[in-house]
Amino acid sequence: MSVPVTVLSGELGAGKTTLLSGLLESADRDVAVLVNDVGAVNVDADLVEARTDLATGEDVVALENGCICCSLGGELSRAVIQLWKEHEFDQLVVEASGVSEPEPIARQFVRGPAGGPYDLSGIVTVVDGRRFHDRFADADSDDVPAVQGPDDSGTRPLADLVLAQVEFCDLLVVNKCDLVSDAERERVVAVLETLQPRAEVVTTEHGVIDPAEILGVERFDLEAVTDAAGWKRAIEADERGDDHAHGEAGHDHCRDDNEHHDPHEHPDDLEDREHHDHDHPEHNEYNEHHDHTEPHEHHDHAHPPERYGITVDTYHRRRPLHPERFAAFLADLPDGLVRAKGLCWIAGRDKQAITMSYAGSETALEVTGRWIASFSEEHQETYRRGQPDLPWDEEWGDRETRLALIGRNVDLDVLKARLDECLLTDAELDDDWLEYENAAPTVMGETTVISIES
Ligand SMILES: Nc1nc2c(ncn2[C@@H]2O[C@H](COP(=O)(O)OP(=O)(O)OP(=O)(O)O)[C@@H](O)[C@H]2O)c(=O)[nH]1
Repeated sequence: MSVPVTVLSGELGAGKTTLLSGLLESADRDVAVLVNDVGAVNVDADLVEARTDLATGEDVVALENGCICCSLGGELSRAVIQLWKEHEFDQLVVEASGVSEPEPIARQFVRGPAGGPYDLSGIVTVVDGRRFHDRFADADSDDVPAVQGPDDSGTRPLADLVLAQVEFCDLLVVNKCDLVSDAERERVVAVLETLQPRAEVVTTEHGVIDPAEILGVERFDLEAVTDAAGWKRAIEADERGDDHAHGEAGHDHCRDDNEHHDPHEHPDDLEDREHHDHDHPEHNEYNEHHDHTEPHEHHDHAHPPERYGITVDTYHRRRPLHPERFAAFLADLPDGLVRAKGLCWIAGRDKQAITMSYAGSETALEVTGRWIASFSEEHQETYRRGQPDLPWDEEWGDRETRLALIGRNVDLDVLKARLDECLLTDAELDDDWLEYENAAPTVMGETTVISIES
């Protein structure tokens, strides 16, 4: 029988190790632990190991070579398979480093070799309630704390990673609730429920939680969790609303690493959607098909009733954004914007489908694919046959800007009006806008980060 696995994710210092230590002491089964820390010293491993010496039967394995994401294909699988061969235990917990994406770890257990002996039962993300409140739930504060710690991608804003951890999980544990007031805690929960409507949310102090809450999570579903993010649901609802009855979030804007991509020369590029690269964690969103055979649980949540001033909206235009005006807009986003994410069509980047992702105080612009409309007609047909639901404009094809906006105490209509001012004017559309210079990235995976100017 497969051994159930729980992945514990969460930003640096959120309280993962504290929670895990308590869990090991009180669990009624033998729990093996795989700990991964970035850096030479596996502090957490030392701590957990010390604790587990006191308990019985638990094994701790520490990955020495940095981030799990970076050693996915090899070390993680090898370590957990070896663990399984050499020890007997009832459950595995993988504590991811604070700068890991949970998604590649999950995929390793679902589609990688570790999927043989193991069965991924759930992903638990621990949130530092105090920091999360000040960073994402407090639209009235000028003092937005930065996210601490190294970034394993080298370019990706850490706040974006923190929200990616929130958006890809089954259970959210809001820890450090001793450091927030009741009202602050409620706001944090409301924002989290908007960012991730699918996950259950529990609140803790010092990581004290009934082990059954963590180890008993048995609802992992790769497809459901991949589609769980509030921003993605909002975009999906928007697509269904305006273009067609059965739209999907995440159409194929073909992945392409060079300018001469040919779908016939690379027939497996559609399979490539399964590939994951931790530096470019979101590319699958626009490259995976979802058959949606399960009952949809998301639609009611795309536009939740306004609670604590939290609002969700979408912005959809089929007109390119002016690169300079758009960059200036991104450098001047309001405090109350919690999350903004989606695809952008930027003048001067005619081929590149660019994902914008805003969290904290920074926006990452990343090339995540190529507009199908930028291929030859023959190849366009090939791609479009594969996705008959793809929204398509007679003039512009699949080129569009479609963003989800999640804010607190912020007027999203004003924000959308400001975005409209970033669009090319009619006069500019008559101009040579294909050649507009800009700072947006050009090649697959390349990221440009724009920070809010204080
Ligand atoms: N006040 C307070 N402090 C906490 C709580 N939970 C954990 N801490 C403290 O927060 C610090 C970080 O906790 P850890 O459990 O090491 O956090 P972590 O997520 O494992 O951190 P990394 O290993 O750096 O990713 C420690 O000093 C803990 O004692 C809590 O609920 N309230």
